[in-house]
Amino acid sequence: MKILKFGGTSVGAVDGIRAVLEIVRKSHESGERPLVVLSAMGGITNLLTHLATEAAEGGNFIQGLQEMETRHFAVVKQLIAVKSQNPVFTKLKIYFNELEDLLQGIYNLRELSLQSKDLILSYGERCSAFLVSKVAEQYFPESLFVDATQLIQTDSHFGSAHVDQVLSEQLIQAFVAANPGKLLFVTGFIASSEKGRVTTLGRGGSDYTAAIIGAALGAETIEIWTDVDGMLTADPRIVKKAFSLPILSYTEAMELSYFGAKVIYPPTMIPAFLKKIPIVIRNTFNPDFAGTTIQHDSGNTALPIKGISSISAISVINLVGSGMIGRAGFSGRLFTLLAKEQINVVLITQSSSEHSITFAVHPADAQRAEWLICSEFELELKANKLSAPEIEDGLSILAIVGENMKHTPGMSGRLFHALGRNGINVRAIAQGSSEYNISVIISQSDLAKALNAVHDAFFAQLNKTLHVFNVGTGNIGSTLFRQIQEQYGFLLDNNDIEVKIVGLSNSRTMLFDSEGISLAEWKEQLQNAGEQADLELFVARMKQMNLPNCVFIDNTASEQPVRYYETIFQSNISIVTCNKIANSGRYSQYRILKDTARRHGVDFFYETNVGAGLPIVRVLRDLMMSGDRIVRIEAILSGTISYIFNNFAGTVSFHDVVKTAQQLGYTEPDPRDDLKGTDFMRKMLILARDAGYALEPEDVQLGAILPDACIQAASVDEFYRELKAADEHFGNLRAKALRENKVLRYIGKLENGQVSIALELVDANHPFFALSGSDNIISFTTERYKDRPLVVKGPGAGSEVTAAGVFADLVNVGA
Ligand SMILES: NC(=O)C1=CN([C@@H]2O[C@H](COP(=O)(O)OP(=O)(O)OC[C@H]3O[C@@H](n4cnc5c(N)ncnc54)[C@H](O)[C@@H]3O)[C@@H](O)[C@H]2O)C=CC1
Ligand SMILES: N[C@@H](CC=O)C(=O)O
Ligand code: NA
Repeated sequence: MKILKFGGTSVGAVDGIRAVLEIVRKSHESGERPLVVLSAMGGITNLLTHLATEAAEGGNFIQGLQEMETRHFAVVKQLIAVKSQNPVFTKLKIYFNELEDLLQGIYNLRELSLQSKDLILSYGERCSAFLVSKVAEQYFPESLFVDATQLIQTDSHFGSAHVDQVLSEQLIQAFVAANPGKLLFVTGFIASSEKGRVTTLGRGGSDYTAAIIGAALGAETIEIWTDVDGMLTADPRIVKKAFSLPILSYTEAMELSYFGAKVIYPPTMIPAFLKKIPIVIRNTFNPDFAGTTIQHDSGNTALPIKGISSISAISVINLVGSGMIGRAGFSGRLFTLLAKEQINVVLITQSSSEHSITFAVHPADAQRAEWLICSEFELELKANKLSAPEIEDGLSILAIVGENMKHTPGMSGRLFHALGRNGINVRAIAQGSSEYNISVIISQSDLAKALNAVHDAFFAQLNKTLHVFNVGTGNIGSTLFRQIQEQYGFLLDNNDIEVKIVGLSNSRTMLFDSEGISLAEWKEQLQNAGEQADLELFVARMKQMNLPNCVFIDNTASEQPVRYYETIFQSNISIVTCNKIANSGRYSQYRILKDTARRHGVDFFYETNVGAGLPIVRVLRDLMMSGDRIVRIEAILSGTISYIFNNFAGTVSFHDVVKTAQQLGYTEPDPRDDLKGTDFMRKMLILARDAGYALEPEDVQLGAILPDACIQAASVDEFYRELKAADEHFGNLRAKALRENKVLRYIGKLENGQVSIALELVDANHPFFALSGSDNIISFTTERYKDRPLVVKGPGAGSEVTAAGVFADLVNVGA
C-alpha cells in the first residue's frame, strides 16, 4: 500500500490533474495499491477563507463562489466525457448550493465562528477529491470518493483539531477492509469531531491526513506530490545553486523546516515517524525525478551537511547582569514567562560566565518580550543586578543542518571560515546539543551573501562561483574575457569553479548583472546598456551587491582605481591587478594595501606586475616565505625594450621597431612609460619591496636609453617624432655593439638593498645574451641558490600571456 498525496498546485488546473491521473495510473497498474489524498484546488482554501470573512462583514461572496464554480466546472468539461458530466455537475452544484446557504447564514448573522469556518473550508477538499475521483473513474471504475470526516476523528478544537489516533486508526482500517479492491480518493485536511461536526487539521493539514492514513494502514511509503523537486539544500530563490536532497532523516527534515524550508510542515511527519514509514517529496510536474526521501536515518550520502536554512527577520534580546550568575532559577523564570505569553524563542545562547543571555524572537514579539522582562525582573533591574534588556533588530538566522555533522570534525570551522572570508560578522552562535544544527545570527543585509558563501563552502563539489568586478576592458581586459569564455566549461567540469563577470567598467561606461554578464556579448551590452562610468559608484555598487567570493580586477593603467583598493579590502573583497601603480607608488601605500588585505583575510594578487604571466612574484614570495634571503637579483623586465633590442637590426629604424612593439601589445598604453624606463623601475621596485626593502621610487637609479629630447616629449605623437630624429643615435649604439660582438641589454639589479637599471653591452658569455621576442629574464641569487642562480625566462609582455597571468591569479583567489 502506498499513499499518494497531491497538494493544491497539483490539482489546481487541468494539466496538473492529468499529471496526477498519470501518476496514479502508473502506481495502480504496477500493483502498489495506491490510496490518494487530495488537497483543495490551488487557491481555493484562500478564496473560501476570504469569502467567509467577507460574508461575516456583510460583503459580497457570490462572485467568489462563481469563480470557484467556474474553476471546477472547467475541469469537468475538459476531463470528463460529455455523457458522464451531468451527475458530476449535479453533485458539485449541491456542494456549491450548500456553501452558498452557509455563507448566507454567516452574512445574516454577521458572525463567523471557527466551527463554521472549518465547515466552509471543507468544501474545498470535498469538491476537489470528488472531482478527481470522477475523472479517475473513467479509467478505473473501482475509484471511490471518500470524505475523510468518515475516517479521522478529532476533538472539537476547531481550526486546528487534535486527532484521536486510536479511534481514527480503527475507522480507517475498518473502511479500507469494507472496501476491498477500491481505489480511494480521500479528502485531505478535514476530519470530524466526536459530535460529528466538521473539523480541520490546521497547517499542513493534507500532509497530516496522508501520514495518519499511511500509519494506520502500515503503508510502505507516503508520497507527498507538490510542485518542487523535493527538499532543497537552501532556498532556491536566494541560492541559485540549491539542489534537491536525495535523503534526509526525519530530524533533519524537521530542523530544515523549522528554519524556513516550507515543503513539509514537521508535525505532520509524526505518525510516519512513529511507524518508520518513509515520506517521499516528489514533483507532480517532474514525475521521473526521484525527489527527497525522508526516512528514519540520515542515509549514506557523501554530503557533509544536508542543508542551510534561515529566518530572514529576527530580533535579538540581550540580557546582561550579575543577577544571573549562579542563579539556577533565572533562565527558568525568563523562559517560562515568555512561554506563558506565547512568545516563541527561536534560539538561545548563554555565556559560560552566566553573565549574559542572548535569545532570538520574531520581530513582532520583541517589544512585548522586553516589556514582560522589565516587569518580571523589576527588582533586579532596580538593584542593578540586571541591565535593561537590549533589543537588536535587522538580524537573520542562518543554520546548517545535518546529522552527520557530529561525526565530522571541521564543520563549524568551514562555516565560520566562509562567513569570515566574506566579511560577515557573526553576532551570536548556537549549536543544538544534538549537533544536528549550528545556527548563527548575522545582519539581515548579509543573509543572501552568507547563504551563497556557506552553500559554496559545503557543497563545493558543485562549484565555487567567483563574482568578478572588472575595471579596464582594453588589451588585457578583453583578452581576459575571451580566455575566461574559452575556459568556462573546463573550469566548471574539472575545477568546480564558475567565473561570473558581474560588474564591468572602462573609462566610458559601466554595467552590472549579478547573474553574470555574457562573455560573448559583453562589448555590445556595455556599449548599449551601460551607464556612465563612475568609479566611486562602481565600487559602492560592488559593495552593495554584497556577493560572496567577490574579486575586483584592475586591468587599467590608471591610478584612479588604486585609490579604492584599501576600502575594497576593508569590504573583504580580494583584488587581482596587472596595474603596477598601486605597488610602485609610495612605500607607505604598498604597506597599507598589503596589511589591509592580510587583516581582512582576502587576497591581493599581482603576478603580472612583473614579467607579465611569468611566475616571478610568486617565486619570490615562496623564497621569502620559506626563509631564503635574496643576495642579488639581475633581470631584464621590460618586454618592450627587450623586443626592441632583439629586433633592431638590418634596415629597420628604431622608430619603427617601437611602433611594432606597441602594435603587438607589448608596450604600456603610453609607450613612453616603457622607453623612459618607468615601467621597468616600477617592476624592480615591487620586487625589492617584496624582497623586504622599504624603497621609494626615487631610490632606484635609473639609467636612460633615450636621448633627452625623446624623454621630454610632451605627447605620444611628439615622442614618435623625436624617436625618428634619434634614429642615428640608436644606429650608432647598434654599430658599436656589433663591432664588439655584443648585444644591447637594459638590465636591472638589486643588491644590498640598492636598485639600479642601466643600459649595458653584453657578450655571448653573459646569461642574458640569448634572448628573443619580448623575453624577460630574471636570475635570483639567494642564500640557497648561491652557486647557480634560480632563473625564470620567457615572454614578458603581450596581451595573451598577461591576461593568462591575471586569469591564473583570479582562479587562485580563495584557494
Ligand atoms: N601589455 C602587457 O604586456 C602588460 C600590461 N600590463 C598592464 O595591463 C594594464 C592594462 O593594459 P592595456 O590593457 O594594454 O591598456 P589599455 O589602454 O588597452 O586598456 C586600459 C583600459 O582601462 C580603462 N580605464 C582607464 N582608466 C579607467 C578608469 N579610471 N576607470 C575605469 N576604466 C578605466 C580604459 O577605458 C581601458 O578599457 C596596464 O596597467 C599595464 O601595465 C601588465 C603586464 C603586461
Ligand atoms: N609594457 C610592459 C608590459 C609588461 O608589464 C613591458 O614592456 O614589459
Ligand atoms: Na609575473
